[in-house]
Amino acid sequence: MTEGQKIKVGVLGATGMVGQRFVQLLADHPWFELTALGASERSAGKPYVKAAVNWRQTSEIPSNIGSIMVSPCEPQHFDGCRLVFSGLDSSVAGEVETAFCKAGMAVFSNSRNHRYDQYVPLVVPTVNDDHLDIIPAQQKANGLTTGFIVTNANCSSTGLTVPLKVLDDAFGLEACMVTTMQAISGAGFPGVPSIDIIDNVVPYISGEEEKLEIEPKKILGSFDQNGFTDKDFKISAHCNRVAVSDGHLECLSVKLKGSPTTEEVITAMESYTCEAQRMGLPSAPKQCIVYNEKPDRPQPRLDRDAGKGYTVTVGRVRPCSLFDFKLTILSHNTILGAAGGALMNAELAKYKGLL
Ligand SMILES: NC(=O)C1=CN([C@@H]2O[C@H](COP(=O)(O)OP(=O)(O)OC[C@H]3O[C@@H](n4cnc5c(N)ncnc54)[C@H](OP(=O)(O)O)[C@@H]3O)[C@@H](O)[C@H]2O)C=CC1
Ligand SMILES: N[C@@H](CC(=O)OP(=O)(O)O)C(=O)O
Repeated sequence: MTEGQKIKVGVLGATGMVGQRFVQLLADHPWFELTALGASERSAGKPYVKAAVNWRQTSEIPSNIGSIMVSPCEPQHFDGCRLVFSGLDSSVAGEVETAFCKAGMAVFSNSRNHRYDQYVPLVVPTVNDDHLDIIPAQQKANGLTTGFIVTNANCSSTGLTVPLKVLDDAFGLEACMVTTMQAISGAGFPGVPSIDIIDNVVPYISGEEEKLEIEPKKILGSFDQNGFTDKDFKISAHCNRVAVSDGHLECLSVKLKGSPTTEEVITAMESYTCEAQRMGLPSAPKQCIVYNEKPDRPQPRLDRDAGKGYTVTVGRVRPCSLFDFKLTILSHNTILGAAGGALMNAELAKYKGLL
């Protein structure tokens, strides 16, 4: 696809932690051309390089993006965009995303606001791309022909559902107990005060445990033309904030319907593939899951960039004396768990002819 043929896209909430990741990932994308940026009135009217004062990525602001003027998040400022990615604060995301959808644009959102809407798919791109097939029913219900909304999951739910999908497909999932250790980038900027997080662990993230106990059931569930039906299994979550910059670590105990050996569980993880890989989409990782057999892995600093942030690292699969197996997983919260997940969802939508 040449520059002139690329699909024009915008980013809402472009100055935030997730928005910055969008900018970074879209700067040189083979299918999408970033042409419009939106944020609050604090940022609107400034070139991105001046508005993104809290740029916290390890690479510089891409030179082709820095001069784009930031606009208010209103559809008329995104003329020519076929789709927008949203990293908006949830206090405004719901209404703003609806307005862009009604204006005929496809919206790929990170925010929680529309995740549980009847016809809105909650998609982890390496798990349930088939849920995008509900989009025609969503458009019909809303009387729209081009506009639609796709959400991606909470960052901890995202990492969690990749191995849960493997376990459910191969052995049948009955129950999961999960304890998370979540990076500070998940709290946005400036996020958790340094005096709270240095030399400390905070055993509470508002609303997080509820999301982890709801979202995987929709993601692993089924759908028809009337909406989604949750997967029936039990899940219980403890969520903690830890002094890590990026990468959510999660310790799981799982109860299965079948009785596999440890080796069979590991083999199922290593051999799992998804549609995005089979279709060779630009952001698809070589492996959805990497199994690290070292006894002290995965670790956030060493494993978060696996597959450029799109691969989940699994380790420490072993028997559990309460449930069947214990394991530890690590995923990148602002790549697979946020901006990268939404980007791969848009690639899937394009591949499926929805854009
Ligand atoms: N961080 C993560 O790992 C994940 C985050 N999410 C979700 O993604 C969303 C963004 O998160 P994050 O980037 O961390 O948040 P930030 O607080 O870092 O960024 C929020 C963005 O929203 C914009 N904004 C705030 N108020 C308004 C307004 N009234 N009108 C227009 N724009 C506004 C801000 O613009 P300005 O700079 O001008 O104020 C900024 O661009 C949230 O809904 C979050 O829950 C989802 C999964 C993971
Ligand atoms: N609360 C998540 C990030 C987030 O914003 O989640 P959600 O998109 O579900 O609101 C974290 O801490 O690390």
